[in-house]
Amino acid sequence: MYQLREVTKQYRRGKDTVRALAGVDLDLDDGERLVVQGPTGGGKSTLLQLLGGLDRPSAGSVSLDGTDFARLGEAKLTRLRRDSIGFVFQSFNLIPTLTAQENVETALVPLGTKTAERRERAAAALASVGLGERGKHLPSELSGGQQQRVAIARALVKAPKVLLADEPTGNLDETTRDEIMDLLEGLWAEQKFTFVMVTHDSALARRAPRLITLRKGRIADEKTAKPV
Ligand SMILES: Nc1ncnc2c1ncn2[C@@H]1O[C@H](COP(=O)(O)OP(=O)(O)OP(=O)(O)O)[C@@H](O)[C@H]1O
Repeated sequence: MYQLREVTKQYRRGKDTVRALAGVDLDLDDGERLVVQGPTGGGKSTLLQLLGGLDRPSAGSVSLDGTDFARLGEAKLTRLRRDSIGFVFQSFNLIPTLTAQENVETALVPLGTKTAERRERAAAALASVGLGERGKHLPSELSGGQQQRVAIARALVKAPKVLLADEPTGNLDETTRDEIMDLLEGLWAEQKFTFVMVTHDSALARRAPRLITLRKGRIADEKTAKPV
């Protein structure tokens, strides 16, 4: 589980200091699904970066399963990220010169997975996002929704403990958005990773079992859906 205590993040911008997070406390159980919403500049992406160990807090602590990220050196934090955390971004971030299959395989290269197993697992991951027949296509030959599916397969092929998604449907039309959300929710229900998603979209926020609103770097509101 994640435990965040009094997490503060400040950035220097010229002579000024910007407080992106101003004392965030958050407990997140394994397998939970949390949506983070809030106005622009509220600190959503910063929170996601800290959860992913892409950045460190200025004060306070972020720990995953009792391991405080601050106690890990750069190499250990990189390893934790590589093994346990998958990322999906608004802009897909696929490598344009690699096929869908090769893009997914790139997530397994740093784990030292052998070539044959890499092929097999990447093909299975592509099939799980409905792109079993598209492995040989380049990103430019795929629609936006299909490209995001490849990115989701790449994030999940290593079976991470955590999936972090920053506006994953931000570049997609409404129908494709709903398809991608259905897919993500289905994969979450099946694979039981901890899932944190940032969104501006109130339609998506309404679907969340747990929702926090970040405003001026603080949790301004929190809602948990009642079990049906
Ligand atoms: N690398 C950085 N350097 C300086 N300031 C930063 C940096 N990253 C974020 N900030 C500032 O921190 C604040 C919070 O930014 P953050 O991106 O976390 O907000 P957000 O809620 O994700 O916004 P958006 O919805 O627009 O993506 C903003 O004022 C932003 O300008």
